[in-house]
Amino acid sequence: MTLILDPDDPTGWREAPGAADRERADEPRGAGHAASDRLTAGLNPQQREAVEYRGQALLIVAGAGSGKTRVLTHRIASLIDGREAWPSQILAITFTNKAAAEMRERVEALLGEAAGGMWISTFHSACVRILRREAEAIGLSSTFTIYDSADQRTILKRIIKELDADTLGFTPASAQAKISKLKNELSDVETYARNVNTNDPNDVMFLEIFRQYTRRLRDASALDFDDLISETVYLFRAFPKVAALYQRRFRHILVDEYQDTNHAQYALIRELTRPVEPDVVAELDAHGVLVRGMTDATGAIPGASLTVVGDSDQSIYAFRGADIRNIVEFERDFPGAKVVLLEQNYRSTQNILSAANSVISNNFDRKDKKLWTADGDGDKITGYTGYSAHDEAQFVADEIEALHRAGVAYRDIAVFYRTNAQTRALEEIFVRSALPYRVVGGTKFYERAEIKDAMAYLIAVANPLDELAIRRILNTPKRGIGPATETSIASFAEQNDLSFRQAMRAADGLGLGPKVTKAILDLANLLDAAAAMLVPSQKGIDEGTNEGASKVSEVLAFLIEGSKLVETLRTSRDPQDETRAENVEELLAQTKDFDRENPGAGLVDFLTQVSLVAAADELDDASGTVSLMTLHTAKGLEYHAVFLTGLEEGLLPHQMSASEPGGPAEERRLFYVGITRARKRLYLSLAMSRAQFGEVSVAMPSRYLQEIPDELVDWKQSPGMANSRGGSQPRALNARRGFGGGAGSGGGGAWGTRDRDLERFSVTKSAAPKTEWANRVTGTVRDNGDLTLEAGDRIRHTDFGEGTVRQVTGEGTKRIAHVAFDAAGQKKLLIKIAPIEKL
Ligand SMILES: Nc1ncnc2c1ncn2[C@@H]1O[C@H](COP(=O)(O)OP(=O)(O)OP(=O)(O)O)[C@@H](O)[C@H]1O
Ligand SMILES: [Mg+2]
Repeated sequence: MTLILDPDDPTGWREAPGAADRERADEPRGAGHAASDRLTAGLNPQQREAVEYRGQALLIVAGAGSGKTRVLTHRIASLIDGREAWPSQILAITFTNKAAAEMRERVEALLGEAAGGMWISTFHSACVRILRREAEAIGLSSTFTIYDSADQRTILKRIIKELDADTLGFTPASAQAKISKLKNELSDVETYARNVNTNDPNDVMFLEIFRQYTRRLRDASALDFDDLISETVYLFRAFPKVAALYQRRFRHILVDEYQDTNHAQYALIRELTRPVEPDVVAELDAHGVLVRGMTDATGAIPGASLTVVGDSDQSIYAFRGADIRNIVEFERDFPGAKVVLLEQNYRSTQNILSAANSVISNNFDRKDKKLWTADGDGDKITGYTGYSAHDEAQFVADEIEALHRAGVAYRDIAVFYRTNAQTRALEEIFVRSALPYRVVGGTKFYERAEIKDAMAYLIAVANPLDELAIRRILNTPKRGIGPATETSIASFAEQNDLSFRQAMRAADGLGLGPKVTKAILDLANLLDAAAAMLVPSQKGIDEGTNEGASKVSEVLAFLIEGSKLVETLRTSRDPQDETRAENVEELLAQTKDFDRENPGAGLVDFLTQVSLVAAADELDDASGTVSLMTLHTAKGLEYHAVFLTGLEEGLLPHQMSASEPGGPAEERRLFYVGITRARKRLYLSLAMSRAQFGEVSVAMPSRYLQEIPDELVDWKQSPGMANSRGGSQPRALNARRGFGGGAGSGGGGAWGTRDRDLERFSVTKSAAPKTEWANRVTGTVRDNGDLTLEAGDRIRHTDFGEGTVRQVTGEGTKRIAHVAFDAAGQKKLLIKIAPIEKL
């Protein structure tokens, strides 16, 4: 085993530390100075207690906006400021890289100096760092590739095809989900094989898929996202001496958003907080690792102190294996743990908090806690019912403009939704209104095909074993290497126990045509030449630096040139290819930035950084734009004004979760997370009809809306929705008809159906229909009754003006008029509720 120690850990050097380092390392630490007043000023007593507590385990449970993240930040600063810990002895885990960067900034601001060597990162980043250093121990190349979800599916697709597993109903997505779930539970192929039901063909097939998948990743020296965590846990369990280096190093471990950790992450924390046993301490000592002054009376190095903060009401990642029990059972797992409760909220107005409280109180199985603020009620919440997604989006855009005119910066406004598909209407309207906005997440830059192509060139250079990367670019751009050739290279590799890349070099002997053979060899040569550019000079090798090696941008430029990647796109006839060429050039520009910002870093560092970019990392506070994002991405963030859109049954709760056990409760927590992001203004909106999967359908308001007390919300409707037949229909009738669909079905119409659903699926305590509430939202909803329309009829629409009906399709409440408007062009309208009248 090699002991590679941390260059940024002043106590960790094995060989000849600089004199200054040695001096610093010998200074006593852990003297237990009280945190300086400066760091606790402005904290409430419970927050201060949490910052100053110095025991082994500390759990901070508190509702949204009560200062949990703030306490973590102050705690880190106070440990360093009080000279109780070196920055390098801190490991803080956040949920996104953005949160990590923010926390580092705040700690350094509190300390008034840079605190190098501190590890503040996500679980995944921390594990990549550890694994790149220790890869050898588990037989992995330190240049291993990280496979994203799309890569996983590509591999699974191949495996499923080869095994004919689709006949048993396996899809890449289903296999991926199952593998991910197992890995999050730290169950590997062998464990699964031991428990498999050999009489069940499905189980047997899945085992084979899992086995092949594992083997292929291994052969390619690749890890998927879940592996990053589980492999680190295996590493620590199998190599106690490697684990000891990190257990010794990290004296204080702090975890934010603990409620969303899964079992593997929990196990990792357990490993990191174990004490180092005396025999291992002795071995470290023998290797020159500084242990003096760190051991207790028994000769062991005590386990690190652990602080976790979380809010079980904000647990929204059960679908990714997050285990709420981790927080509930913390006290059992860490006996003697101190628990601090924070109650006061510093983020939102009381009206917003009251709405959040009353929504979340409908979940069973939770500790009741009420958020409160000393800052007053604030404005009422604004509710809006639009007749279509576009109408809803227009409302959002208008309100944003109004806020902006009143002095609220665009960057302090966010629009949330449940699914990415909902951005379309919002974007259309925002573009039309010239509103500066930014979609966080969505189709990410690095997920574009052309970017993945360019990245595959880089990956193939960094990791010659990565078959997925090389096969992706084998014929991209087109060089006449078809699928049959690809297959013969693959089987040649298989038969001769070669990697795909080695097999390419033997192309001469495969009996292929001369042109194809040359194309294959040219590609192999191009990649080899690029790899040669990465070798440092002799001086660099001697000193263990990258000196003399080409920069990432130089290597990429060389590959783009040699492969004609951009050239081919530029000369293509597909108009989209011009944009694709620009995107690849944008990537090149990014590598230049990377080179400039990270002197001495290499290709693998760049690839790691790209792999770890999480959705929320694209947020840029200084950008002066409105942020659009999913509710999941919104976690931990706060904005002056927040718009929660698409609050309809089927979207929230999402139809996929409505029938899952615990689904509606988790969706409610998601709603709660959304509400509690708002500081001053909260807007709740929905659309009466929404086009989804190419079909327009009538929507029902989200069941969660009626859990908010009426007096907190001012409901407005679209002007186009007031019934044009001037209130001739009594409100009660409209209410009973609800949002369509249920009318005439007896037993209370739509609301009746809804409530039965509630009983069946959710853990809602009281599902009694709130007719009054229903009246408020649906009372003035336009209802055209059974307005008869047929082709040739002339109509007038509130927004689109006059037009001619071309066709009527659909039945009953779902009848759709296809109308050619004189000025506005072709539109499809849901006859029941569209703001139209027959002329
Ligand atoms: N004692 C305090 N005095 C003034 N402001 C505070 C105090 N504590 C927290 N805040 C502010 O309240 C807001 C919410 O704090 P923070 O983000 O730490 O809460 P949180 O509990 O982590 O929330 P979430 O559950 O959403 O992650 C922040 O703007 C923070 O600066
Ligand atoms: Mg927080």
